[in-house]
Amino acid sequence: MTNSVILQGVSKTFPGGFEALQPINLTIAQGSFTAIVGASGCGKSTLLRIIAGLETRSTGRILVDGQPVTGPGRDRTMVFQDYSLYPWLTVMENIRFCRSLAAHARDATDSEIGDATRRSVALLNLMGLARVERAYPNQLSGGMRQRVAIARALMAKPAVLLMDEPFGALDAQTREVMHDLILHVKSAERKTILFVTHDVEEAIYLADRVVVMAPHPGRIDAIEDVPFARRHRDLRLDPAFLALKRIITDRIRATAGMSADLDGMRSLTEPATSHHPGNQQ
Ligand SMILES: Nc1ncnc2c1ncn2[C@@H]1O[C@H](COP(=O)(O)OP(=O)(O)OP(=O)(O)O)[C@@H](O)[C@H]1O
Repeated sequence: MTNSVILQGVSKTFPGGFEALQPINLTIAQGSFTAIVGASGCGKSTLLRIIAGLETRSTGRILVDGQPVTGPGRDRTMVFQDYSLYPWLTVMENIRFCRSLAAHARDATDSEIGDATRRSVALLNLMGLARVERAYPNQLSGGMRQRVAIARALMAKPAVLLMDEPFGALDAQTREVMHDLILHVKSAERKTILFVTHDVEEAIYLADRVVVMAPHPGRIDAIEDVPFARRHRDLRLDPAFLALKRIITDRIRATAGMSADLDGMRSLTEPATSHHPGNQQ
C-alpha cells in the first residue's frame, strides 16, 4: 500500500520552552482513515495543525505523497469544529470561495471554470446540499453547516483531509448521520483522512486505525488497528467493538493519571448499607 503522510521525528516546543510534542514518527497509508484520540492537552490539535502547515514544527520532517511540507498547501485541507463559513456567502459561494479567488487571481480559462463548476455541483450532491444551495449559513442547522465546510475542504481535491473535532458541536443523532456521510465521502473521493476527536466510540466507528496520544509531553502512546470490515448501526453494540473501546478508554485514562477502576471511588461514595438485589431483607 502507498503511504500518503509520513512524519519523521516531528516535535513541537512552543516559545517559552513548553514541550507540546515529543518527536513523533507515524506513517499513514493512502486512502486510510486514522483517528487521533487522547487526553485534553496531549497535542492532538497541534499535531494536526503542524501537518496542515498552520503551525511550525520544531524538529523533524513531513512528507505528503513524497513531497516535503513547508507550509499550508492545497494537498491538505482542514475542517474545524466551528464550521468557519463566510456568513455573507451562500452555500454554493462558500464551497466555491477559494476556487473563485484562485481563478480570479490567475485569469482561469473557461475550461478551468467549467471544471470548478462541475466539481462544486458534484460536491453539493455528494454532501446532500442541493436543496440549500442558495441558503446562507445562518439559515442552516449545525450538521448542514458542517457539510458545507467539508464540501469546501474537498473542493481543491486535497490528497489528505484533516479534521479537528469536526462533529464536536453536533447532537448525538446528527453526529451519527455525519459519521456515515464522511465514510461515504471517503470511499467516493478516495481520501486519506486524519481525524482528531475526544470521542473514542466515534474514533473506532470511523477509523481503520486509532492513534492514542499521551500528555506531558505529547507523544504517541499506542496504535490500535480497528478490525471491523463493515460499518452499520449495531456495530457500536458489538462485544468486540465495546472491548476495543474499553482498551482505548482505559489507556487514555491511565496516561492522564485517572484511574480506570472506579470501584474504589464507589466504595468511598456509597453508603456501607447500600441495597443489592440479592441481600434485601
Ligand atoms: N500557541 C501556544 N503556545 C503555547 N502553548 C500552546 C499553544 N498552543 C497549544 N499549546 C499547549 O500545547 C498543548 C497541546 O495543545 P493542543 O491544543 O494541541 O492539545 P489537544 O490534545 O488538542 O487538546 P484538547 O483535546 O483539549 O483540544 C496544551 O498544553 C496547550 O496548552
